[in-house]
Amino acid sequence: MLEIGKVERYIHEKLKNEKLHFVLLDPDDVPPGTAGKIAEMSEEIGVDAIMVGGSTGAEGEVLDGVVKAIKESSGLPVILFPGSHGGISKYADAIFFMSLLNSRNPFFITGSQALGAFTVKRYGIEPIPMAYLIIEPGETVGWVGDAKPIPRHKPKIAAAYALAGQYLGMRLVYLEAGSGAPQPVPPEMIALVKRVIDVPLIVGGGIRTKEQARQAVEAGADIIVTGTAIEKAGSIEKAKEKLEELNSGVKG
Ligand SMILES: CC(C)=CCC/C(C)=C/CC/C(C)=C/CC/C(C)=C/COP(=O)(O)OP(=O)(O)O
Ligand SMILES: O=P(O)(O)OC[C@@H](O)CO
Ligand SMILES: [Mg+2]
Repeated sequence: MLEIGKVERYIHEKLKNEKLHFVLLDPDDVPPGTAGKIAEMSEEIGVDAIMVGGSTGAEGEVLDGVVKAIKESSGLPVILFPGSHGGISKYADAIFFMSLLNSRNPFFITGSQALGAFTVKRYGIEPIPMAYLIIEPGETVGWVGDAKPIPRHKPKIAAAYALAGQYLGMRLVYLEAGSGAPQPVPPEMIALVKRVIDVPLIVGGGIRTKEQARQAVEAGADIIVTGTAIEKAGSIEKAKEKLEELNSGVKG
């Protein structure tokens, strides 16, 4: 029988009391030592999980090294955020088993998932089915994932895809503006999607300030993902300040 896994239950339990903040680390940009330090600080500050992935180069030994370092230095759940079936590490707790619903290429909708399914089963990683939607501008992931990015001023299209994802059985919806996007997903779009779906809503891409994190949460996001702002902070001390700032925006 299908059972909801530990990480997904943890997410649902926490969401009863607060909004969540997940930090994304890209193994292509962050070496294991730094990833470990950021994970340790994240746990101290009250971040809820670490996501690991990237659209390019986040595979094999590089990926394993970063996941191991995070597991060794913090007790936070590590959730894979794969760019393809190559982005699977046996050291992770869970994987966002995501389908890029607005891709033009079936590889990103079901193909890569089929190629990765047995690996996830063999390693015993918890799969969390997720609808992944690329919103303009979409940045690298929009290009790599061959997306037809949803126009920023068309919240109804995002809501229709999100609801379709839920009806297909996906238990999370992720609105993605693209890592490093100049502007995050518009609050009007977050609000409409949230009104339509019943599963938790994740929002990421271009969230760099406390105000932007707060605005996304106030619009209806349940989980905020931040990556670039922390990765590009410049030093470990500055990364810590940024983590604190963004976390306080999420937690309110
Ligand atoms: C579930 C399995 C096995 C595969 C799913 C594969 C899918 C659908 C991927 C979606 C398309 C894609 C390329 C997603 C990447 C997601 C991601 C890790 C984004 C953040 O990475 P960036 O920070 O943009 O990466 P770069 O730093 O490489 O630009
Ligand atoms: O790197 P940033 O812009 O914070 O984006 C996080 C995440 O949504 C990217 O997939
Ligand atoms: Mg990146």
